[in-house]
Amino acid sequence: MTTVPTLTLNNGVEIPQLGFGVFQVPPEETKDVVLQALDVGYRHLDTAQMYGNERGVGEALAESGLARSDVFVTTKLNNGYLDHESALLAFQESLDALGTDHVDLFLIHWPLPTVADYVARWRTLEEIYASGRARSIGVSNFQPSHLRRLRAETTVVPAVNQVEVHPYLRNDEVRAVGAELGIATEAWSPIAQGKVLDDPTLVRVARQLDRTPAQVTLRWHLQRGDVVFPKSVTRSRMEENFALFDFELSATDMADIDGLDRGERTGPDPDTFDYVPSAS
Ligand SMILES: NC(=O)C1=CN([C@@H]2O[C@H](COP(=O)(O)OP(=O)(O)OC[C@H]3O[C@@H](n4cnc5c(N)ncnc54)[C@H](OP(=O)(O)O)[C@@H]3O)[C@@H](O)[C@H]2O)C=CC1
Ligand SMILES: O=C(O)C(=O)[C@@H](O)[C@H](O)C(=O)CO
Repeated sequence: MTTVPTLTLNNGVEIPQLGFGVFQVPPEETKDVVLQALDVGYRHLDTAQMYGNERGVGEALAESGLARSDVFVTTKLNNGYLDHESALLAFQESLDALGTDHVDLFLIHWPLPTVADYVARWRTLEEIYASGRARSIGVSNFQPSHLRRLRAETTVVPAVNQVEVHPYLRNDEVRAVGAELGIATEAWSPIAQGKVLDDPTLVRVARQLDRTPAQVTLRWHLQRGDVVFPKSVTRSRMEENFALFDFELSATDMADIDGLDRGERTGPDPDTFDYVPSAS
């Protein structure tokens, strides 16, 4: 059985460095997909209220027979819940959907700097953390200025910042500020939703190592020290993306992949993203 390394977050909580993401997994398929991921060996699941599939994640956890403490579960505060009371309510909705009395990590999904004050939402997460219902709290899509403002104005340092990172978007400035402040970086869309997989450099390195471009890309993330959770509904890809711990990239391979950065986002820009669900 593969042992996935863990990183120690700034509050001492251990997080498996490789997990499984469920963005765009249809709700009705989520239980089955997550059961397969758990069967492959993943013990870290990344979901969000925004994905609409927390219930399926919870059903898979219950049906898997695994102890709750064996699986690291992250979910995120949906964008519509901007004030204290509604954020507390949304968190409880997430716990209920997941069928658990706590999560391992709870994140502010987007800073929404043009919509509302993320510092106020962070104070609600601090309260949830103090209640013990989230073993750790963090942020997602926070830019360097957002991280610095939280550090200056609030008490708990976020355990993680989950941001878009892949070979076409190294996002090194936000990673560096995270490292300076003791905030681990989680890399979302780690293979850029498949867009990097035909890249000639990744194809060449993969051929040299007798691996796939996806494996080489995910290994690059791990060697940079970030947490990753690739998504796939395809069993063979779940297995491929989990087989990362019996090879290494050389310093030259790492530098060649670093060189692919072109500042290209696949997702929204956190400074301007202002999507708030209308139901809130
Ligand atoms: N905080 C945030 O704002 C965000 C967080 N996330 C998190 O990050 C996770 C991962 O990011 P995501 O956007 O899903 O994208 P990924 O970079 O993980 O790519 C997923 C896509 O790549 C395909 N794929 C997966 N593995 C392989 C492989 N080995 N070979 C070829 N194709 C492959 C999948 O297809 P198929 O499923 O058909 O096999 C799917 O289309 C999300 O699930 C979510 O948990 C993502 C976006 C934003
Ligand atoms: O996957 C996520 O976590 C997201 O936040 C995305 O859904 C993001 O909101 C997006 O892709 C919007 O187009």
